[in-house]
Amino acid sequence: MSGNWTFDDAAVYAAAEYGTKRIIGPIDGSFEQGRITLLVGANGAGKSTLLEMMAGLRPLHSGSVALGSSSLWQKGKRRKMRLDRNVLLHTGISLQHSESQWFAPKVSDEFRFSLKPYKLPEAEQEDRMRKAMEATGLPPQLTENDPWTLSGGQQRRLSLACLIACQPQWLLLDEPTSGLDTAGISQLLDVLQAHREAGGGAVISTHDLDVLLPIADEVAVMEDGLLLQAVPAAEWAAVHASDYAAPQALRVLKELRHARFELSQPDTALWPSLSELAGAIASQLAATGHGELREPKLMQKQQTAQGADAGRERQARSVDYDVESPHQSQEADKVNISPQIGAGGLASRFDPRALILSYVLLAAAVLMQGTWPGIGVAVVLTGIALFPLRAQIRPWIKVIRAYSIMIAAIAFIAGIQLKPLGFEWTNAQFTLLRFSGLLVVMLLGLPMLAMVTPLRVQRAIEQTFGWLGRFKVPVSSVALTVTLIFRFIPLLGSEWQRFAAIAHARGKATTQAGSLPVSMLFPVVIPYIRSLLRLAEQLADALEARGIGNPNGKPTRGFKLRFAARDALLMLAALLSASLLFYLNAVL
Ligand SMILES: Nc1ncnc2c1ncn2[C@@H]1O[C@H](COP(=O)(O)OP(=O)(O)OP(=O)(O)O)[C@@H](O)[C@H]1O
Repeated sequence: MSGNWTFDDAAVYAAAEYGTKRIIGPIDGSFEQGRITLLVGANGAGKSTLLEMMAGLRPLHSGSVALGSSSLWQKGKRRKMRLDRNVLLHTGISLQHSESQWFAPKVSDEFRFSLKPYKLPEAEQEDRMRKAMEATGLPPQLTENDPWTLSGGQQRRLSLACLIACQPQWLLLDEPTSGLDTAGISQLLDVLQAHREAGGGAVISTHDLDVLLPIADEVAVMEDGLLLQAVPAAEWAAVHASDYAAPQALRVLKELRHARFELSQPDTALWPSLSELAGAIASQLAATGHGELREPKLMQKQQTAQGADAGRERQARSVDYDVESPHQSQEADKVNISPQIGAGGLASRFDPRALILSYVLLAAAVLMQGTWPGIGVAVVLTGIALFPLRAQIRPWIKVIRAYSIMIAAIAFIAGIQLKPLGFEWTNAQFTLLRFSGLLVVMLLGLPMLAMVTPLRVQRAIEQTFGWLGRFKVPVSSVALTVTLIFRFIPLLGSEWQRFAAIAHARGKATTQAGSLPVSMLFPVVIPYIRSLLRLAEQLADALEARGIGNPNGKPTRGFKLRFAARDALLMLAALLSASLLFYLNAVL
């Protein structure tokens, strides 16, 4: 398979507090095979998301993406969208934090993990591993090492090595120079040039133009989630030579020319490397004597030159990058925005003590229900309470579905009678009732994860029980533990998603990015747990550094919780609901 990437109105959306929001798109255009395209733009412009979309890690909200004549997303069985395996096999992505992605106990196994989807003979795998390690400057003796024990830069190199061992037609690299030393950078450039010479293409998101612009063919700018038309690198450099983001050598060269410092054009390109520039300056000074470049003159010229440049650039930009403003597409975005209340907003509105007490009261009342009408009323009350928070429930739909199936299976097993063989509905019903109550309690608790922030819980504990400190009760330590647990719960999900995305990309899974095939679960679990342990350690260090958990230190406190009228109303509503449930339990 070979060909260009083409985008037709492609857009990626993500869940947001108020429904969904546009992350990138609509994107039209193409990336050409055999060329290196740099993706530049401000932080948050959408570069990483675009690369992830091309690798199938972000489902398309609308439009289409194709490599050559193959669409990235195809309709599979039961009309479910699946990724085209062939496209994935010809595409290799290195995510922004491509280090810390390891699944295997040894470096060599990491290569095997990446090469598995290609089903190559063992000898071919060995050969590719050796060549990739050589190309990225990794010593062969590292093959038996644990990847986690490599230095940050070595892990970066390993990530690139695993990628090029697969010999994909396209390389999608997110900030590939970060963390690399000078030797690593020059090896990266060699790898990219060899890849292009072999007919491959690359799209590289970067802020490091000093290093990458000299080898680029094109530059494509991302702005507010939109992809502006790619322009030849030379053209981009001519327009942006004075930008703060332009390579230093280019900026210096331009300033010197404005200062009328005659400098012969270095042979290589429009943008010399810093060493080429230094060489050219040195030879010019040697030829003309040292009196040509006088600082006051240079300063004066610079200022006038900058004014003129700014005008020229504005003009050039308006010609080159005349695209639809992101604001124009806001009308379309509104269609997806439903009036749901964001838990983020509510979190700062309610006192965590009111939330927790209300939850405990309702949970107790729900768990007491021993009849179906009682559970039914609990479901209705829960539905009313959760309706404004449905955006927070949506990411959990799959878990809820899986739990419901599990309940049905357990109830069925509970109903099976062996002697004589039959089915006892009363037993099944009792189990179903108990587990349904638990499901309702779980549903009630889900938005709490977002509504009760760890810092507010910690403040609640300290404010409510701080007086116990006088009796040597370790309130701060308890607060630290609870804060850690609360901070950790959302991390469990986000860290899992990160590992699942990496496994998905490296394993060339064709399912939607959120759902990892069962065969890939095992390799992900161990590194996931290891990563969580590391995160827990970092979190504890960070909290302790702020004085939390130290009974003698003064923790940093930014706010004080106040019990307001709305908290009282919340508790009143919970009390009335719980009373109704208690009453039903008594009379039914
Ligand atoms: N799953 C998500 N949910 C909500 N917002 C998201 C999600 N993914 C990305 N975003 C937002 O989309 C925007 C684009 O993010 P992206 O990482 O693609 O930017 P970037 O151009 O790569 O930035 P940088 O140069 O800092 O790496 C950011 O504002 C980010 O917060």
